[in-house]
Amino acid sequence: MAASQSDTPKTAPFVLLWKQMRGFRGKYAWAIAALFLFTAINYVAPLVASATIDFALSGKPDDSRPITWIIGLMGGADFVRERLWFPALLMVLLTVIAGGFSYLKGRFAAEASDGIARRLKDRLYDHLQRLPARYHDRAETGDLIQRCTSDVETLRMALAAQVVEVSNAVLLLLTALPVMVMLDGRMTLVSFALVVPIILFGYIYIGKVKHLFAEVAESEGQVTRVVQENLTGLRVVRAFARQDFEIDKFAAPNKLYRDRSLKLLHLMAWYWSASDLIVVTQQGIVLFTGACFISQGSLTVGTLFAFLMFLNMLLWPVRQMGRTLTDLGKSVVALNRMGEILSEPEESVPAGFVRPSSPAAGKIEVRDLVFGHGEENAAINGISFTVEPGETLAILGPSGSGKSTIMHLLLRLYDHTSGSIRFDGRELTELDRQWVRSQFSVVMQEPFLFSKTIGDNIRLGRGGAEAEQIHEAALLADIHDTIKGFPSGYSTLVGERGITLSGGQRQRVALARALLQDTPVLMLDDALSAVDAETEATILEALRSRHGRRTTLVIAHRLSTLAHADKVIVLEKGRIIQHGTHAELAAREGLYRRLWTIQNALENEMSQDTAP
Ligand SMILES: Nc1ncnc2c1ncn2[C@@H]1O[C@H](COP(=O)(O)OP(=O)(O)OP(=O)(O)O)[C@@H](O)[C@H]1O
Repeated sequence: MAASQSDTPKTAPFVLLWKQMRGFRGKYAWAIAALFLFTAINYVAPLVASATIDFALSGKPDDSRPITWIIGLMGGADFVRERLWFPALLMVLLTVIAGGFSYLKGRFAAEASDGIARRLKDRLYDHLQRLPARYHDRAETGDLIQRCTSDVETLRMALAAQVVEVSNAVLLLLTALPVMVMLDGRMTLVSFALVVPIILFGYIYIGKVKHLFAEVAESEGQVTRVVQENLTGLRVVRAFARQDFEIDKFAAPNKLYRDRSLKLLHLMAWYWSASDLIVVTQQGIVLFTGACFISQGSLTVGTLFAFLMFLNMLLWPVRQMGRTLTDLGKSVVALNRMGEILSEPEESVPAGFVRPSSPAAGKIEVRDLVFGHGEENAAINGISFTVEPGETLAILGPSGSGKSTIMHLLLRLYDHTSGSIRFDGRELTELDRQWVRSQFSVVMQEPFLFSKTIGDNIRLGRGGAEAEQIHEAALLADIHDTIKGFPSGYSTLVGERGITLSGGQRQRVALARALLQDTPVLMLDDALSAVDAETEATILEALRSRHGRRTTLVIAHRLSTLAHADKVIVLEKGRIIQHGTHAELAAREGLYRRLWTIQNALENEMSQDTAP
């Protein structure tokens, strides 16, 4: 299920954006101020040109106020007529100053948008860390990556350009209008003749393409998802010779993405050409009407020139409206997608939860525990057991019987439906979740190592651990000699940028990490399944030396791993069907004895086969 299909109410996109803009709104204010000054200077330039044409060149001055005001400021008509270089120099100077303000606008806007994008990425990443395991079970990694990277980028680009552009358009319109009216009321009306139709046209366009933005973003997410899944499972794909199938599987979402993008691009191209046509028509109307007025003697060449320059400035944002609407449309979609993640509730923190100041003793009492991942099929169905501090509990059972689920419930990755789990005498749900987790060290069924050095991977168990402590943990996990055998020892990089460890080596590094953590409870979820029997025996021997000091929960299919546990429980379909010590269970009829007999027979057979 995609992360987008959540039932959680979403944060309205602009509310989310407004909140994220906190601390950057000042920068936007500066950017808009710089833009305002840039615009103001750009008004003066046409007026300088117009005044020069009318007073100094054509000799038919317009007595409208802005023009006479400007010519007065330039030292009067005679002064300008004798020194034509002066208005030219003034226009160059004004352009240079305007360039400076334009730079400042760009800089402030970029600083603000980059800051907001960074904050959003941090927030999304932070929030994803705090979402419950249930959310991550149904969310698709590729889709989440897309939301945290390219959606944020879409928004950043829009924020860098469009917030300021839109403010600019509004400012231009509000300030140009009075100046234009003062110059010539009739020409002002003519200049705005097509602005209303073009805005209407833009409105209709955005209505048509809005859903396409969401579709394009969704198909981009699908493409990312397929690539991510394929790269993660590359070995499986190769091993099953499924490359052709995977290539075909990729082709469909890739084609869909291309088709949708093309559809959007066609619409955009159509819009832009049509709006360009309207803009050019508008310029033609102004030029034609202006020429008529000039021939009637009711307009000067200078004023027409000023109007054409104003029109150019005003029509620029109108021409850009397509782009602005496109960017804003995409941003709203991106904001909605981010909002969906941010609206997901984090792992609950009960009011008045307890966070003990000392480490736990490690007593675990489970009573009538029930839990299911969905409505039907309880994964755990009325389980009860007790593990005293320092004891080792072994959990055995067929695949899917609920063994890992017990560990997940103890870690509070999920909350149980009914029954109780008491940890050191307190209800687990009353305890601070982070504290509970800090009392457990876990080796998961499929241990994950980060793309760091082996030493750093082990150190993850305890931040400030010294080299000796790391070596000690690695010795216990019987991986020290192997690590020493690598050319860079503990500094060997693991993963994509370094060496690939074998399954058994990975399990042992993960075990060293858990042992270094040295918490009151150690949980091993089939943690030695990829380790050979001899190495396993060495590790178990080392772990036995800790017996009595730390509570240990072991899940394993190999009974030799479980034989030394203080207690064994056997699960089937979420229920305990047998419990006791190894000796008791091996002597009693049931699943445990059947498995014990089969495994013993296999071992005997193998030892006979390999005997000289
Ligand atoms: N995240 C999940 N969402 C839905 N169902 C799940 C999830 N995790 C486990 N299950 C289901 O819960 C049941 C118990 O799973 P669990 O992983 O606890 O089994 P297990 O005994 O550890 O199996 P194995 O020995 O194969 O690891 C199974 O039916 C499994 O399909």
